[in-house]
Amino acid sequence: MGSYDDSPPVKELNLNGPGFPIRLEPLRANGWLHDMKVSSPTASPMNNDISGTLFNPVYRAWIKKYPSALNVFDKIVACGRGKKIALFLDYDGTLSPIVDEPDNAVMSDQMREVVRNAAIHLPTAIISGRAVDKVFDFVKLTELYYAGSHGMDIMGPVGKSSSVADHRSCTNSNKGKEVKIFQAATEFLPVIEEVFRLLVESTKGIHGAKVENNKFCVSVHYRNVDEKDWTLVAQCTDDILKMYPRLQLCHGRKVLEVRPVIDWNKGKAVEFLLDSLGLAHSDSVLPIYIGDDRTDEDAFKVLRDCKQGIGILVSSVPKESHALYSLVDPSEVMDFLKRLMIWKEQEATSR
Ligand SMILES: O=P(O)(O)OC[C@H]1O[C@H](O[C@H]2O[C@H](CO)[C@@H](O)[C@H](O)[C@H]2O)[C@H](O)[C@@H](O)[C@@H]1O
Repeated sequence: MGSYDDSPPVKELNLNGPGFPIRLEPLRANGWLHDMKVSSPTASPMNNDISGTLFNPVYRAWIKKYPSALNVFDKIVACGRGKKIALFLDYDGTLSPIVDEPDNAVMSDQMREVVRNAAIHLPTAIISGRAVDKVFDFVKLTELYYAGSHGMDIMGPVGKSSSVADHRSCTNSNKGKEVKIFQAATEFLPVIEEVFRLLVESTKGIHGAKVENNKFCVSVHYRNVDEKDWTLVAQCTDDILKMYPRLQLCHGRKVLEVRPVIDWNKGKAVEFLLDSLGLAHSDSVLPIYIGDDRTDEDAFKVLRDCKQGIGILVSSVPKESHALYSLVDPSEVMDFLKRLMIWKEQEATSR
C-alpha cells in the first residue's frame, strides 16, 4: 500500500470558515464534485520523490513560504526554550500514512513509542476527525488526551483529567483508563446516527463507497470509487443533507465529512484543552500543532491568530495554509518528534 498525496493544490483552497464548510446552495452536488476533483489529484509528481520537486518553481516558492520544520528545527526550539511545550497531533496522514481502507490506518509501533515518549514529558493530545474510541483503538496510549469527531468529543487520561472534568458534558470513565471531559454536540447524536444509516443505504449500490460513523460526524469515503461515480456519491450525500439543515459538509482527503453546524472545530478543541490545562494565554507555553487536513486549518489559525504557537502542515504538495512550517509525511513527523524530545531532554538537563 503506497502513500498518497491528494491534497488541494495551491490557489484552489478557500481558507474561509471553520473547516471550510460548504454552504447549502442549489445544485451544490455539482460544486462538490469540483471540490472532490480539486482535492484529489490522481497523481502527484512529488509522491515519494521529493528531490524532483526541488526543480519545480511552484514547489520551491511554496517551501520558502512554509519551510521544512526539520530544516528550521533550531529556530522552532528556540521559541520553546524555557517554555512548556504542548503537543497537538492529527491522526490520519500525520501519525499514520493514508491508506485505501480507513480501518487499516494503523500507526507503526515505532511511531507509537515516539508519541508515548512525547506524552510522558509534554501535555500531548491527538485531535482527529475519527470517533474518539476508534482513534484510541489505533493509538492505544493512555497517557494522552484525545479529541475525536473533529474536536467535538474530548477524552483525557484518568488522573490528569480532574482539573478539566468540571466542564459541561463530563461523562463517566471509558474502558477504565480514560475520562470523557467534553462533548460539544451531544444533542446531535440521534441525528448523526440516522444520517449514517441513510447514507449507508443510499450509497450501497456505489462500488467502493464507504460510510464511516464518527459518532458526532459521518465520513463518506470515495477513495475507492471510480471517478466516473463520484457524482453519484456527491448526489446521494446532497440528497440526504438537504433534509438536515443543521448539518453541513466539509471536504477531506477523498472524503465528504458531514458534521453539525455548530461553532466548534479542531481549533476550538485546542483552545479548550489549553484553557483546561491552565496553558492558555501564557508566554511560558508553546503549543505545536501538526496536521495534514483542511480541518486542521482551524487549529493552525487559532495558533497563528493568538501568536502563541506553531502550526506545522504535513504535505508533499504545495497548498495554502495557516500553518507556519511543513513536513512531507508521517515519517518526517516522527523524525521531528524524536528530535524535539532529544532537545527537550537536553534542555531539562542543562537547566
Ligand atoms: O482528522 P484526521 O485524524 O486526519 O481524520 C480525518 C479522516 O481520516 C480518515 O480518512 C482518511 O484516512 C483514511 C485512511 O488512511 C483514508 O482511507 C481516507 O481516504 C482519508 O480521508 C478517516 O477514515 C475519516 O473518518 C476521518 O474523518
